Amino acid sequence: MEKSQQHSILKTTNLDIGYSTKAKKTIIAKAIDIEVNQGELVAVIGVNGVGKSTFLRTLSGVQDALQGEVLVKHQKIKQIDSLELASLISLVLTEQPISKNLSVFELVALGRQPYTNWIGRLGKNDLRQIKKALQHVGIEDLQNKKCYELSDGQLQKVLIARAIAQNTPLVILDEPTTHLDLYHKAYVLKLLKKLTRKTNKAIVFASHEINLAIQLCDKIILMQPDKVSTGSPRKLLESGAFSSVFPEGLIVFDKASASFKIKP
Ligand SMILES: Nc1ncnc2c1ncn2[C@@H]1O[C@H](COP(=O)(O)OP(=O)(O)OP(=O)(O)O)[C@@H](O)[C@H]1O
Repeated sequence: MEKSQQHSILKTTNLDIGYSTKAKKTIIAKAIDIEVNQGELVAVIGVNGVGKSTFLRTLSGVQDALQGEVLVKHQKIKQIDSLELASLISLVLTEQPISKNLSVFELVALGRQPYTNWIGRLGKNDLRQIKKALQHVGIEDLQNKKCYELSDGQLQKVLIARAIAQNTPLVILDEPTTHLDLYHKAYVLKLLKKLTRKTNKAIVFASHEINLAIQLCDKIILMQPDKVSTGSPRKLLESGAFSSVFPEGLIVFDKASASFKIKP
């Protein structure tokens, strides 16, 4: 077995994503081939409406592919039952409805749902995993607070802790840094990076923080209306892929600093 095959957590082959009804099929992106390995931090970037959320929903099995395959640990996602899938992928979506009346501990404990018995009683191992998740994310001191008492940044950390408590090899997050200030955006993305290193999980997240993603990620999946490119930030930089992310005129990619700048 090749090295990359051994550690592959997520792979797509010739994947088309989009929406289909009886009347019509709308393809959002075509022929996507990506591979994510254990321990990698991967950003999905691209302009508004290009299809990042559609892609993440397809990767996590929430939405069916129009064509092609999503493979999780070499298994076709369509053939994995929902309970097993919940032990492979944890998903944090934007604007997810959550009960803010729950305490932080209770919300993080929901990550253990795939493993608890039918009355949802937490066993010793569940409690250990919850404690570990709170520690990893650095929010032990918040555990007795109600979620309505938290700032957006704190709530974001709690949702990440819930995903960690689910203890899956793959975590998928849709825009984990929305509503955060620059410091907290950097903090959350660095936290994700640290988690990949400490836990060897693969973390895939959609983001508009391109400059931060270039600095922090192992891999970037760059979605553009006519193609999806993937590779290390260095590889995409060298191929000039970033120069056509935005419409011409307002923002330019500065190769020297590897970041986007407003055109003078
Ligand atoms: N349920 C749906 N049915 C049909 N089309 C949809 C549906 N949801 C989204 N779309 C369309 O799919 C396209 C991609 O949307 P998506 O939300 O995946 O983009 P995005 O890159 O995540 O955008 P943003 O950065 O603004 O969050 C858009 O044209 C959108 O209008």
